[in-house]
Amino acid sequence: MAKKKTNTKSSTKKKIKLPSFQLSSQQKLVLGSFLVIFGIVLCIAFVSFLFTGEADQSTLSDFASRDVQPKNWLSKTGAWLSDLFIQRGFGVASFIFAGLVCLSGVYILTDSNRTKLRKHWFWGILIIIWLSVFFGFFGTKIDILGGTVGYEINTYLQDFIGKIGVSLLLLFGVITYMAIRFRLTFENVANLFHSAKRDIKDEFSTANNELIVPVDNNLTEEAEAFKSAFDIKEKENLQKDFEDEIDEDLSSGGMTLNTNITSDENFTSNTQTALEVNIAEEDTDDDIESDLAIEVAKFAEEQSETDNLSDKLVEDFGLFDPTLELAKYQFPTLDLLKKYDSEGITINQEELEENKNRIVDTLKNYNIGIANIKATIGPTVTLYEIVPDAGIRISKIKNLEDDIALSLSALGIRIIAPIPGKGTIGIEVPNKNSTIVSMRSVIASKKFQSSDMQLPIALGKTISNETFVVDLAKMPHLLMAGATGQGKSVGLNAVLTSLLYKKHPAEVKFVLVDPKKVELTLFNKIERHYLAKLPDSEDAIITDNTKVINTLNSLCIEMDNRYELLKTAMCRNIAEYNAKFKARKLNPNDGHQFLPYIVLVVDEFADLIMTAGKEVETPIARLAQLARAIGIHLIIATQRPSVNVITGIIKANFPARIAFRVTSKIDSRTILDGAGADQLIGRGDMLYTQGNDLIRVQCAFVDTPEVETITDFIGSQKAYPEAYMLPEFVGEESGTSLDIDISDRDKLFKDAAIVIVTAQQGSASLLQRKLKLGYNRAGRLIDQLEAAGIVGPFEGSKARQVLIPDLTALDNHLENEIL
Ligand SMILES: Nc1ncnc2c1ncn2[C@@H]1O[C@H](COP(=O)(O)OP(=O)(O)OP(=O)(O)O)[C@@H](O)[C@H]1O
Repeated sequence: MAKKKTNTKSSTKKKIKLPSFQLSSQQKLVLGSFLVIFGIVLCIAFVSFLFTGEADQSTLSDFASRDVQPKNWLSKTGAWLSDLFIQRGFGVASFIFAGLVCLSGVYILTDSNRTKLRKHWFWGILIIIWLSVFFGFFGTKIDILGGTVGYEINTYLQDFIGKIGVSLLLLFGVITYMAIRFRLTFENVANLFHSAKRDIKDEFSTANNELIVPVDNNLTEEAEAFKSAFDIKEKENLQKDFEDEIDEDLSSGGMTLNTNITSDENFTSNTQTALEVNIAEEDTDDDIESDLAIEVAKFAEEQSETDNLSDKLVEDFGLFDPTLELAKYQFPTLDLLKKYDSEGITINQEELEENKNRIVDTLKNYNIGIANIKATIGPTVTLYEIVPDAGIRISKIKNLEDDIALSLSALGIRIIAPIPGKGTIGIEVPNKNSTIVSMRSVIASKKFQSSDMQLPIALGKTISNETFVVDLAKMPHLLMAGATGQGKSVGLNAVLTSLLYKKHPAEVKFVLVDPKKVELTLFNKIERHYLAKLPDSEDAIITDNTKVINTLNSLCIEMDNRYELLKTAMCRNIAEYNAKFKARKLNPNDGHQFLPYIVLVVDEFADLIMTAGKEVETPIARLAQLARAIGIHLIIATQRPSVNVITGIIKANFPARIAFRVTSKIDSRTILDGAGADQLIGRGDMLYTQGNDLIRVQCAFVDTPEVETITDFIGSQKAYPEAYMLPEFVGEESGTSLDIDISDRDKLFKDAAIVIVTAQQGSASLLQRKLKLGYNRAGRLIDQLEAAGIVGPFEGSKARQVLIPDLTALDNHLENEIL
């Protein structure tokens, strides 16, 4: 069934398939050498044509006749081919064609990158055409320089844009080519001119120096002493002049150019030596300047070396596409989601009037006058915003919550006094006929579809009927709580569905913990697309509490590994890291890889805390504190919002919270740090907070059959070979199968035994240090030592007891074991 569905989907979105040629090594050798030889043949024929072409013209018509012998070095075929390419084709530019054929052969032989070859062909053909037109521009008849194509294009173009137009067009062609191929910019050209100018200047000054040097060399010692004394004096004078000038200028309040010039002139006309020295000094300055310029240029080049490499890689292969492995993956379509009859808000004018009158009357009974009242109708609740008369205390209205509820004879009345940022008081009154907010409507909304959030979640609709979309990556973890039957599971499904509609399997992975064993089982079908699991574990959805501890610890290892990667890549968060990886700036050989977001969903968190306590709380708190930057996000749901479940540590690390209806104000306080959740009406009515305001949202409804169709749709498509593997974690207490086979023992078993017995301390970390092992291997060794009766069982935080007192006893023990 599922398969049929996919087929219908894929038939609607048929893509044009490009044939992909996969050649065997032999085929490559044959084809490659054929192309190389054919290229050489063309080249020989073309060269020969330059000398024999004219003479061979007459023989071309008698191709079949054996009496006629052309002069071309490759006889008839050579004459025909070169006539076809040069005379009737593109003129001498056809040599490039021969080169391209040859090059193709080399590429196939060496199995080099085809993208590059395609690029050579593309540019090669453009150059052939350009050259042919260029040569044709100068010819008055068809000749071998431009060939027929060059001549014809020229005459055609000249009829429309004239000779000047064609020459400008050719010039434009060159500029475009240079700009695209060699990344020529206006600045490059300007720099080129500048450096040329500097070169000329340098040459000029070197020539001057050469003139000066002999004079300097011929100076007698006396003259030299005189010269340097003079120089110093001149310099001092110059310095003094300059300082005087500055003083003068400062005192006169402005610098006069004339004075400057005069002093310069005076200085110049003083002596010839001064001039020489000056020139020499200038030269040195120039040298320094040019040296500096060169250094700066070098520095810039060095800096951009990796960039250049990655740019080149991107140019050759394009940006890295993480979705490539499942390139044909199709996102679930909207029609998999149901439309509901009771969708769409219908305004009941009577109900509105009635409620309004009751609110006004009740408040009047308590002497509260209303200046203004306005209603906003939401899917399940209507918000009446009132502006009380001046001088009324807000707390007075707030205290009337129960009285208003009584007079309206309605549950779930909530008073927001005042509405933040509005200056009004809000009274939320549930609608008599609530409407369902379908998942379909929120997924289809423009807000969700066009959102560029990292992990967008369409939670439902607000009271003003706006689709409420939040970014899980920004939250960065979510706590969901509410009494049983109030819509938590639906809420979790809405979150997961949103991500399935927006994120490719390569971009996000879920770790699902479901102690109830029934809520999330449907997601088993998408295990190889979207789920992450521990190596060796059978089910991707974790239902066993002990496995949860391992998974959480494994996620902590994944977090540490990711931080390490981010550190080496010098990125601050996963988005930057992935962007860098996509731009091919990170080398996969250094362990870098595209990192998918990981969303850990824990349903029934209370159950976990009750059974595993600190062992769960600690890794959860660690993840919650640190994992945001590396793309691990937590969603925990609980139906028991008591303080021993939602502890201080958990609360501190989960600023984003969703409260469904709870039974008591205390529970509401535990979740939201305030009342409100106890006044909700249930069935997906919820309050959302991200640390500040409370937003009332009607959760989108997605039914189990809908989730099933979506998971069927995804599950029937091509998947990865296995689920995303989390790092292995071996807990101290786990895997102690005491019947470990002697032959299966680690090579370092004996060494480990010696270390443990010598130190009389049975801990894995000791082995890690002494034998330089990873945690997992050390853990396995400890298990084997336990199985061999060398260390005792796991004793919580204490090190295991060592059962063998010394090395001699150990030897005896091991010998007996073999016997
Ligand atoms: N957003 C919603 N819109 C309309 N109805 C809803 C919505 N959410 C939940 N409901 C109704 O409430 C019922 C219970 O919801 P759900 O199973 O999600 O509750 P729960 O809090 O997960 O309960 P439990 O803790 O027992 O699993 C649903 O079967 C559905 O009829």
